[in-house]
Amino acid sequence: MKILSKEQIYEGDRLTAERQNVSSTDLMERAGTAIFNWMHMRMQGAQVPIHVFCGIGNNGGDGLVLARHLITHGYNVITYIVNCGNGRSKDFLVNYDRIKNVTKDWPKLLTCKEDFPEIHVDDIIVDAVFGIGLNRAVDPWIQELFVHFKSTGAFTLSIDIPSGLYTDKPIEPESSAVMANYTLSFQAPKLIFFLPETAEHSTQWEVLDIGIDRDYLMSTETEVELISKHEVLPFYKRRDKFSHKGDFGHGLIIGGSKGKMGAVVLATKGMLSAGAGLATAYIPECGYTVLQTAVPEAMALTDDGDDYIEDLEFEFEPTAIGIGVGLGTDPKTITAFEHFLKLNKAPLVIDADALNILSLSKKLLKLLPEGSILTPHPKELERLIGQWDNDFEKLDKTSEFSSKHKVSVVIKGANTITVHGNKKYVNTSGNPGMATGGAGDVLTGVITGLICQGYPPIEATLFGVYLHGRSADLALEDYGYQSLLASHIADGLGEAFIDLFKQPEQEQQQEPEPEKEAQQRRKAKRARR
Ligand SMILES: NC(=O)C1=CN([C@@H]2O[C@H](COP(=O)(O)OP(=O)(O)OC[C@H]3O[C@@H](n4cnc5c(N)ncnc54)[C@H](OP(=O)(O)O)[C@@H]3O)[C@@H](O)[C@H]2O)[C@@H](O)CC1
Ligand SMILES: Nc1ncnc2c1ncn2[C@@H]1O[C@H](COP(=O)(O)OP(=O)(O)O)[C@@H](O)[C@H]1O
Ligand SMILES: [K+]
Repeated sequence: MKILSKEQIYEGDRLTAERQNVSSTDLMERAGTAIFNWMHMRMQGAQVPIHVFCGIGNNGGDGLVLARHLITHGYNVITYIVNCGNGRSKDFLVNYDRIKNVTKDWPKLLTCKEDFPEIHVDDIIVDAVFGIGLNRAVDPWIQELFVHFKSTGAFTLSIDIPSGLYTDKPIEPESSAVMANYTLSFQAPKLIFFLPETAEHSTQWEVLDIGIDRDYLMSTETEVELISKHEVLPFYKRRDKFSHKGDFGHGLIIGGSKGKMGAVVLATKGMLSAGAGLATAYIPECGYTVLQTAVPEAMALTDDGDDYIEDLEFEFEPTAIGIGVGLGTDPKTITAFEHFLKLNKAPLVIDADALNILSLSKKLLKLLPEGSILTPHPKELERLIGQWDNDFEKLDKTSEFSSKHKVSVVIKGANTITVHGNKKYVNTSGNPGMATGGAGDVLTGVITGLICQGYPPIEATLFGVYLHGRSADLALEDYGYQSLLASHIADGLGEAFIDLFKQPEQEQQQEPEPEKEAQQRRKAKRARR
């Protein structure tokens, strides 16, 4: 799904009005009505007091449309105008007149703290104060209003975006914005729903379709895209009946040091579970027995170093290499890594200590093959690109780094974001159960395994990040957040592949046979447990 910028949203609105021959007032009517329908379906006429707070721009106009429909359907509505300035938008004024035609209780004007209404914890607050048009710091008394919303504990529904947040920059320090329980956003989600600093303002959100011109939405290139099943499914490569292991590449995981051999085990399992034809792990001598025992499907090559890698030489050409997990940063390992980079021709997935070595010795970045995938968690990213003041600066700096070094950067976290030059892909799968040691090692293996099978590196990355998170989501059913382990993510990857082809309930008969069979086997397995 595309995440449109503020400018693209305004352009979409303008073009829709033009192409569908409707006015901006009609579009506002659609927007307010869509919110009303959403609420009406859930509330079914319940007489809970609904406090609708409207600003004086078009977001406020949406609030007035909603309030009008709620009133005419017999709901218990109190409407307020948050008087945040003098200029009212044209469509706000149209709807201000319209609401006066359906009720004698005209909207109450709020101009200062003393005007704030009492709100009971069981009431509902609708926040239509500011939308995407916020253009300067919010006045202190309006900030206090937002704090008041929160202090009441009432369910807060934000229209389009929680008021006080910008779409494309951080809120001012010490400023406050609405903490919405639910946000109903028009046409496309906003990037801020996914960024660590702002996501808590809109933990739950939904997109409402207000009929923006389809051609415009299809043809518009956006900087940000949301990646879910719909986006990754087209990447999936089917297996030919006569295929053999040689068709799916020979992947190599390089890493491990004394006490950190599990990282290589996890990455190697991840690589095999993602479908690599053959897997080899290159490890220091002390890891030999561990590797051969823990992953019998993989081959092991040992370095001359006993406890950590010292030489990093091998005599075959891997299809793809995942490097860095559990590697350590001993000076001999660093020298071996540099030597390896000078000779290497294979596509690389670079993680953990390999990233730390690159941060220590930035000149090595020049040796990375074009299209390499770097998978830092935030701390590793900071070592690579330096500190940032806010999430937007973090993304800008990562984009700059990605373009400069011609690599893709996977910023791991709750909403993993893959940065590929100016493009940013926000992953939607995954859960806090993944905040457990080794989860990232599995991801390194999964992406490497997909590249082995011929997926172009950026597709392998988006697909891999999605499958990895999805596997963890499916594993929650058995393990819950606390007991989910990284190995469960590797073991559950098959379920994530199968899940790609699950249809909504009524269409299950159209499922491809192998996937359906596997599902039945799963069900039987569960029943046996
Ligand atoms: N476009 C469309 O056709 C559709 C748009 N839709 C809806 O419109 C919303 C965007 O509407 P919008 O552009 O009018 O901006 P909005 O968010 O209401 O705020 C701007 C107002 O607030 C003011 N203001 C800003 N900052 C301020 C501050 N810090 N402190 C005080 N005042 C401040 C600013 O004042 P000014 O800068 O003019 O002084 C202006 O009056 C969008 O989110 C969606 O809900 C839907 O109806 C679908 C169709
Ligand atoms: N709260 C969370 N929600 C979703 N995914 C998460 C969360 N926390 C961590 N993850 C995912 O788990 C993995 C953790 O990777 P990383 O920090 O490198 O762990 P490790 O170094 O132990 O392998 C990443 O893929 C990250 O996106
Ligand atoms: K709002």
